[in-house]
Amino acid sequence: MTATILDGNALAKKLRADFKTRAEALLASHGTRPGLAVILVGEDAASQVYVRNKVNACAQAGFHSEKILYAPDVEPQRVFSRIAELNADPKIHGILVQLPLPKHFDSDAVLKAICPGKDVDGFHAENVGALMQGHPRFIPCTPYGVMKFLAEAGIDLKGKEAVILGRSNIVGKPMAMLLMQASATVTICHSQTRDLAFHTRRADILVAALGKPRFVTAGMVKPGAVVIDVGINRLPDGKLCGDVDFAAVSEVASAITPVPGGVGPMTITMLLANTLEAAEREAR
Ligand SMILES: Nc1nc(=O)c2c([nH]1)NC[C@@H]1CN(c3ccc(C(=O)N[C@@H](CCC(=O)O)C(=O)O)cc3)C=[N+]21
Repeated sequence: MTATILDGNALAKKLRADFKTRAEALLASHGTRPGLAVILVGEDAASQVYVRNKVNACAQAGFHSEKILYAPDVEPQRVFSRIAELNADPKIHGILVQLPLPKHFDSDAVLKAICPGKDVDGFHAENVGALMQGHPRFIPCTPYGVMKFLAEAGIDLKGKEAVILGRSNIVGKPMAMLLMQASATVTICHSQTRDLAFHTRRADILVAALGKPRFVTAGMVKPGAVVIDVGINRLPDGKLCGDVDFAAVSEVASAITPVPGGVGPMTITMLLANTLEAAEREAR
């Protein structure tokens, strides 16, 4: 079997064209342009690339955006007071603080400082709670992008075995909630899971979000499974690769996302979706 490749760039392009139309309509009807502020602390090269991609995506969709950069040793108080200004700024509908933050920051405290109505990452404790209670206000962008992929591919989740590798707050945990709400039977595996392959081989839907290059091999995948690769790993030669051994697993799976060009572009797309949604809510 050779798997269908789920093309994140193509789906992202289609959705972003729709967002651009909606943004133009909002501007015409209410004079509001969706606005995103992205805060980056430190000089990590990969983070700088992601932040630039987010700002460029905003420009292409006709959104306003602001990039706010701080040195790695910045006094946290300066970041908190900037967040307070952005919370009150009518041009800004979404605020994103790029993670991870330097060690002298309390990340939970920073995320909680963002007004929940502008928390387009969906990381504020209040929004995490709303997601768990089944009435999400902002769905975290990466799991949201995965759900869009599955919907676009016409994959029915009801009663399916979904296995997630990784239990992070930004991917694994919210991914589990969304798949459960879509009536899949969900298993979360992590670094202490015994006999990982036992679990992964049962999966109809396998989501890899553990951050280990090419960790998922063909022998760990049930023939015909749908494999979603959330990993973004940079190899010593500078190339990107996912958590899945793409070449081998695509011979076993029925559908698979590539890296690059899979979940990554969809993460940024759903950030635009949440920012647009925030702006539309305010106009209502
Ligand atoms: N508060 C916060 N929100 C985030 O959403 C967030 C974050 N912090 N910290 C870091 C991770 C990582 N992340 C990515 C987004 C897009 C690509 C992406 O577009 N990747 C391209 C390749 C880009 C490249 O060439 O490096 C692709 O997969 O095709 C990757 C990674 C968002 N994150």
